[in-house]
Amino acid sequence: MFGLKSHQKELIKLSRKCVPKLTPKLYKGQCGKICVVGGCEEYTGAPYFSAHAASIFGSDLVYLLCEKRAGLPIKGYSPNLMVHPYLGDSYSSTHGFQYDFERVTSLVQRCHVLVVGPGLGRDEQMLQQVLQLVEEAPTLGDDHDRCLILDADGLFLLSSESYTERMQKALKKYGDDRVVITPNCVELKRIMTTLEVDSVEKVSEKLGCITVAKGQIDVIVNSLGERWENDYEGSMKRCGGQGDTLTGIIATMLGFSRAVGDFKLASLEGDDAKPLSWAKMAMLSCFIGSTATKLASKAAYEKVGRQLQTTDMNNMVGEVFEKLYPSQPN
Ligand SMILES: NC(=O)C1=CN([C@@H]2O[C@H](COP(=O)(O)OP(=O)(O)OC[C@H]3O[C@@H](n4cnc5c(N)ncnc54)[C@H](OP(=O)(O)O)[C@@H]3O)[C@@H](O)[C@H]2O)[C@@H](O)CC1
Ligand SMILES: Nc1ncnc2c1ncn2[C@@H]1O[C@H](COP(=O)(O)OP(=O)(O)OP(=O)(O)O)[C@@H](O)[C@H]1O
Repeated sequence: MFGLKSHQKELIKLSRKCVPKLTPKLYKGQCGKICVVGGCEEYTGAPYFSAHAASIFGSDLVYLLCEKRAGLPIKGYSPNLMVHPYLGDSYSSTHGFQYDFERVTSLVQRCHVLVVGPGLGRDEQMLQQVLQLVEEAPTLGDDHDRCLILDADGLFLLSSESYTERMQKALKKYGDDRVVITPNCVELKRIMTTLEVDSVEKVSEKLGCITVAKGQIDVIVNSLGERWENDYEGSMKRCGGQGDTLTGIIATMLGFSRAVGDFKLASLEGDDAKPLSWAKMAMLSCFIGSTATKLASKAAYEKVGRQLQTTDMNNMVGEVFEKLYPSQPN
């Protein structure tokens, strides 16, 4: 399949234990409720790419929590997403916008997985609101195993001297390997400098998280130092937004893993399959996110060549899912 190596095929096979089986008994939301937190006046594409990829990789419900002025453009991209423009920046708050944290928390407490950062921007007020959300999310409602993915400006909160102490403390409130960070090579360097560590392993250990260090080879390391490398080739076109596709797919896979591991739905392997530990499911979720993103990039490049944009890649994400996990007959 797609020129994948045998160890990659083995991991894909194992990851079937993370994917819930579709049955007539399921109701909406059981196969993943995701909330993407990001989007400001300048960047509306990034959160859309993440939320859209999460949707078409198979999550049931995908919410998008963004700055007020980003709401309308993003709603215009897709009627499938539920766009909540409840965040405010310094511009909107001086132009009549009233920030209401309760509206934000009532949305977030319904969600199994959060993606924080794509297109958030660096406005001080937006960052403060999101930092408070990251701090409170693990204790909202009855769900104390909520997962968090940090990318882009969410990682800036981690590497910036002004916010890092509060962020590091906040991440400790999440369960082991319930937090995933997805830095590109520049973001990784900034994080290592701030944390005063010299390896991906030490970043993951210090934060109790999984780090997906992106590049030609994606390096995936969990809090115990287990390290997987994904050298599947993907495509060579480096348009902006591919990292957003990645966070969307990882979010769906973590949501699926929670459906099977935390909420005990049957997986594609059936009811009697021996369950996997959360640590293994979380690593597999990241590996599948990395593989599916690279596969979508490769498939889109083969179709459209150098004009490839993230929209082309996202258009392949549903097809990639079907190739990885062929559908049961209906
Ligand atoms: N369509 C949209 O709405 C999109 C919106 N997006 C959103 O934009 C926001 C800012 O994100 P960001 O990544 O541009 O910011 P930041 O981390 O400051 O990097 C800036 C500089 O770092 C460098 N650099 C980066 N990667 C590198 C690498 N691999 N290897 C080497 N160097 C590398 C490079 O520096 P240069 O080469 O230009 O000197 C680059 O210019 C954020 O909210 C994000 O979500 C994106 O998701 C795209 C799609
Ligand atoms: N040199 C490369 N060759 C092949 N794939 C790559 C290469 N660099 C990055 N990728 C892939 O592209 C995806 C996004 O990584 P990238 O480093 O572009 O993130 P990013 O800069 O955060 O993206 P974004 O533009 O969304 O902010 C990852 O899945 C990664 O595997």
